[in-house]
Amino acid sequence: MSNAAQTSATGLAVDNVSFAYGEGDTILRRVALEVPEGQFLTLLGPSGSGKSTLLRLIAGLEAPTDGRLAWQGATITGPGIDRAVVFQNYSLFPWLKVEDNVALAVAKAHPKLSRAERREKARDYLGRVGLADAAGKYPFQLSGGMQQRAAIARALALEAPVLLMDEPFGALDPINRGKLQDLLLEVWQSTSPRRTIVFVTHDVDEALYLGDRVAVLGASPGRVLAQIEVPFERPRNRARLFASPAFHALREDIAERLDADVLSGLAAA
Ligand SMILES: Nc1ncnc2c1ncn2[C@@H]1O[C@H](COP(=O)(O)OP(=O)(O)OP(=O)(O)O)[C@@H](O)[C@H]1O
Repeated sequence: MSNAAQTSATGLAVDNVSFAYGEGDTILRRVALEVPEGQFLTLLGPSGSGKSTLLRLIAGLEAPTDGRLAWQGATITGPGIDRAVVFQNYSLFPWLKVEDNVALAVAKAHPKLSRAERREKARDYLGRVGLADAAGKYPFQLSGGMQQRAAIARALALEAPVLLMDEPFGALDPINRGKLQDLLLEVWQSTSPRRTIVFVTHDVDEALYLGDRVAVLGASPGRVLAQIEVPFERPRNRARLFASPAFHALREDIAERLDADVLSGLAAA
């Protein structure tokens, strides 16, 4: 059977993907993942396990050395309007006001709207992330947390069915990080149909709190060590969840898998 025939026609498929930058070492080896439409997948792994690289492949910013990636059965051959990306470093245009940053994304999703209509929609999105009052400001006038809210508003405004997030909250303090995690869950849960999300993190708690499923990557080369269904009901209550024995058991299970991978890497070195 060919690779193409093995990938499911709906959702996101990463079909035995291997990857090296140029002539360099293998970064990812035979990574196979399927993300059904509407699922929230977290990609968890140590630094250097290739999480960002895998996200870049899904975004179409890199091409696999081997294997195939597909969305809704169609091979991913480059960036597309069906996939929006949020990076850690906020990625807003510094010379544009926050509102115009978002309006630009609105224009991509709705090219026929008038300027006034784009602005209105942009304000709607900013309102959803609690930034209605910051619409007229420039990115440099906002805190890191506010800039990341704006980046999320911009990604949402693209109305792409797939949202790819590369450690989007990694630079934030724990309180803002928690707030934005909740905001993301709220927006995702209230959008119909739900977006398909792939969220990169190296934080086990974040992976478990957010995800329907956690794909655990090991390093050297990056590969999938385990895929773990997260059984906790939604909406999730952070305090209750973090205090529950089931959460701790799952957390420990993942930490052990990651430790074992690091130890086997050291033994092999
Ligand atoms: N543009 C590039 N050219 C060559 N090698 C690269 C490039 N980008 C990343 N790498 C290498 O690929 C490997 C995986 O990097 P990647 O950023 O995907 O890992 P990661 O799991 O996201 O790490 P982190 O959690 O530290 O961000 C690393 O060894 C890195 O040095």
